[in-house]
Amino acid sequence: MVSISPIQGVLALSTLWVLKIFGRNAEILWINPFRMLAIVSGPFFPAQGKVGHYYAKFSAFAKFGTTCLSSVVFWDAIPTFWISDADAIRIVSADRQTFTKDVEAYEILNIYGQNLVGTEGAVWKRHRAVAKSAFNEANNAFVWTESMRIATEWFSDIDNRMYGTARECTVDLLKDLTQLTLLIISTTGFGRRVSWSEDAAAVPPPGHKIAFRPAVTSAISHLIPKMLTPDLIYNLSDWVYLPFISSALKETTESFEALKFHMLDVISLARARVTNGKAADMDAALLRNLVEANMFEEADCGYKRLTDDELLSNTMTFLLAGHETTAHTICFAVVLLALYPDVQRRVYEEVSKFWPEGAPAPESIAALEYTTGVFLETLRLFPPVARLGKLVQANSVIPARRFQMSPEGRPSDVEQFSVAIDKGSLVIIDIFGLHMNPIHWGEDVEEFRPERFIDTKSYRWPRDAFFAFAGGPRSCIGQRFAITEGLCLIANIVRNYEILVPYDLCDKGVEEQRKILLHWSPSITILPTEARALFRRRK
Ligand code: HEM
Repeated sequence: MVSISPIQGVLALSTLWVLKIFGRNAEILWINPFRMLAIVSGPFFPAQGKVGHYYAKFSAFAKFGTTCLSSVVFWDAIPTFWISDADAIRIVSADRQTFTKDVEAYEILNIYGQNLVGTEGAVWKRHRAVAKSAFNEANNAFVWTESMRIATEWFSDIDNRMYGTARECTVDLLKDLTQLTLLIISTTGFGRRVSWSEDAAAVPPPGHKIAFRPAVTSAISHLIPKMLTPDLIYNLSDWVYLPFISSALKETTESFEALKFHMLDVISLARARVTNGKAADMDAALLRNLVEANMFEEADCGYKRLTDDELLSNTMTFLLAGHETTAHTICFAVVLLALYPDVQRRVYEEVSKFWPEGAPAPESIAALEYTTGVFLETLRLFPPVARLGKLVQANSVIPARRFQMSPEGRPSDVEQFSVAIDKGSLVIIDIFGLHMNPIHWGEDVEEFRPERFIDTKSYRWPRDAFFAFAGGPRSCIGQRFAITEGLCLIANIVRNYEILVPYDLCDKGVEEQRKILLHWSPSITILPTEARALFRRRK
């Protein structure tokens, strides 16, 4: 339960006052903008026009004419700096000692134990070292072939849903793509090779009450309630019936238990293979690495060891991190292709040129330059992870830019300056702010323009201004995995279907269609709420 101490309130106000007299534009934030509570309240708080507003993109930076804004968290009186400057973000993400991950915000992921995402320092280094070698070129090729296989099975399901002579149907993208990406990570990461139809049938295997996919989706949907409910209430509900609450808590506990039993099955199969000397037969390199790090003695694997809890926790974390982000990105990408037919035509031309027929080889990915631009541009406009919090461990200085903004959104008089940041502060890497920063991306920053990710003789796209996969030592370990999977699915979809705006939205203007179909809300990652499209079979 949150209670606000008057002393901390006075501290916050005085911090704010100090920030103001030093000329920084400052506002009070009532809750830590990076902790879970902020995600829950994201759609409503901070309000529009305030620093930290979830949908603000670059507008607060534009309003104050600087790429570094400051605020103060009322509770704890933490000075908080919001940055949307590529140079500052590069420095903050590269210096792992000075700017450490705000791990308290990730506690929710530590349900079964510590893991790669929710740790810092030496513990994080150990987890990363265990997983790292699994994300290699051979694994990318495996992701490619499995994505091909599963997409083909999905297409035959879509074809069965089609009606009319035009052979078309509206696809609920979030539902289907979540199932698809979950199948891909569970096969390639954990060796659970099931077909689309087997998975869709959702029949629990012997010894289980809930099938694997419903167990995962149910656990994800209960993550936030689990985080918000204090242990005391859980314990109390074991003894006393609490109307409404007891049944919801029971459901939450059951979904996490169900997922745990599925992952324990996966682990025990892998352990048996390692024991029988058949580890090399396992094509799921990630699971093999995790299990070996758990089974081998320290003498055999050095410091790269995992406890039982850490092993279980990492399987759950990779399962989550490895499918939600990619599913949401592909949802946005497919909707954008429906909304921008010219872009879709160029993707189709590129894909048809490089894959005239048959199943393309994983190396084809390099040839899909424009399709890659579509995927990255989607991530620029809809970064699944919108902000990252770093705690400042030593007094430091970061660069920022001042500028004038014209009413048309054109920055001018750009001038660099330095911002002193004290130990104990919080730095928020504002990924939306960075991706919408016209100093880095140009005036047409709001436009969907995949070619901005294609280098030419006179243009090199600004790598440091793209942070969808984070950067530095803590960048996304699954970046190549996600790009391989995303390109494979987008290219395959466009090759087989024409993607259109659903019929019920055809009488609306383009702006209205975009507003509806691209709507999202803050959740564990940015969640597309209305993503659907009409798929029409190509002749
Ligand atoms: C479009 C897809 C994806 C996006 C946009 C994305 C984005 C990110 C971002 C921004 C981070 C940094 C998070 C932080 O520091 O709190 C991250 C970390 C991570 N991602 Fe991804 N990710 C994607 C796909 C994947 C996939 C497919 C996997 C695994 C198969 C994965 C596994 C991880 C893991 C384990 C970390 C933690 C790495 C560490 O702290 O060392 N991600 N991802």
